[in-house]
Amino acid sequence: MSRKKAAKGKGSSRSPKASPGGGRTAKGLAAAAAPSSGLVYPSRPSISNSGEFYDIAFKVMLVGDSGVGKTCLLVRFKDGAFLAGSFISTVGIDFRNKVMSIDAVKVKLQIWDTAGQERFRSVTHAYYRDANALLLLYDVTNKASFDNIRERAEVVRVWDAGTSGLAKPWEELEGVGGERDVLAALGVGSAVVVKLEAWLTEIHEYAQQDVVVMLLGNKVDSTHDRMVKREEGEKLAKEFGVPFMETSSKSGLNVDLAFTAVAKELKHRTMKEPDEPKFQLQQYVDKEMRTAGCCRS
Ligand SMILES: Nc1nc2c(ncn2[C@@H]2O[C@H](COP(=O)(O)OP(=O)(O)OP(=O)(O)O)[C@@H](O)[C@H]2O)c(=O)[nH]1
Repeated sequence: MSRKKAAKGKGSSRSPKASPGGGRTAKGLAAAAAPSSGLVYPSRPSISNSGEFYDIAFKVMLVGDSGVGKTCLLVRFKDGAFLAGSFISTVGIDFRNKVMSIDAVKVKLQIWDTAGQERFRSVTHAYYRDANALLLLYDVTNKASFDNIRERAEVVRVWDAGTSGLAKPWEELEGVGGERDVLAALGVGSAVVVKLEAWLTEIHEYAQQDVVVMLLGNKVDSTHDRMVKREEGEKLAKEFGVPFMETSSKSGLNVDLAFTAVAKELKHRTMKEPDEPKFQLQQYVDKEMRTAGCCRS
């Protein structure tokens, strides 16, 4: 990732993003087999690629619109750095590992960074079923990225279809991954209206029923550009019964906490003693944020 990211300043602002797992292309990724199993339970400590021992491992996926900050969140968590400069969009999907110590247990998180662009949705669908947790991001400075989270929300785009139906084949329509991703297409006068799936719809459709989902409102450092209030994020999360917090990959606010909370939830689910109370993720997050004042990094 670092090599391509370093080229960000020089390159085009919308060129494909580097792949931390080895610079694979979208084509290669689309052809690659989806992960075979979400959970790894070694009977004794295993060793990760980076040489670190771990006891249990989980798969976590970062999802949300293009540009909400998924890659930056992962880089902040993994390397403690912020990828400033022009925006390079992720191509396909890739992952990075991090081993954390949770209540004296070594937990490996394999974190999958997905592409937010519509044209890669069909690539990422195959990975949902093996995810143990999903961090669903929106950008607090981008209202559309928040609206696209919601079930039954519709992204509607209109193109001039000319006089003879579609102006271009589906695959060439900007931002659309082909006919498979299109829920409805209606000819309306000289225009075509396309409705795409919202993120929560995708999650319900492709992920396991017991997947841990956490909603994150990212870029809270951009206070002047904020378009989505904290209360709106909280309300949406409550409505769908998922935990919520606001983060900043730029300042680091709550980034470690988000991954730690998810790791704790997954570890508790896997290793809970029969008489041990259920781990309350939202309560844990709220308590940690209160303890740290407003600004935990
Ligand atoms: N101010 C601010 N900018 C951020 C933050 N996180 C990411 N950005 C910027 O937002 C842009 C997009 O960030 P990415 O992490 O590449 O977005 P992404 O969600 O991975 O995008 P796709 O790969 O297209 O899905 C970049 O220019 C980042 O520098 C943040 O917390 N605060």
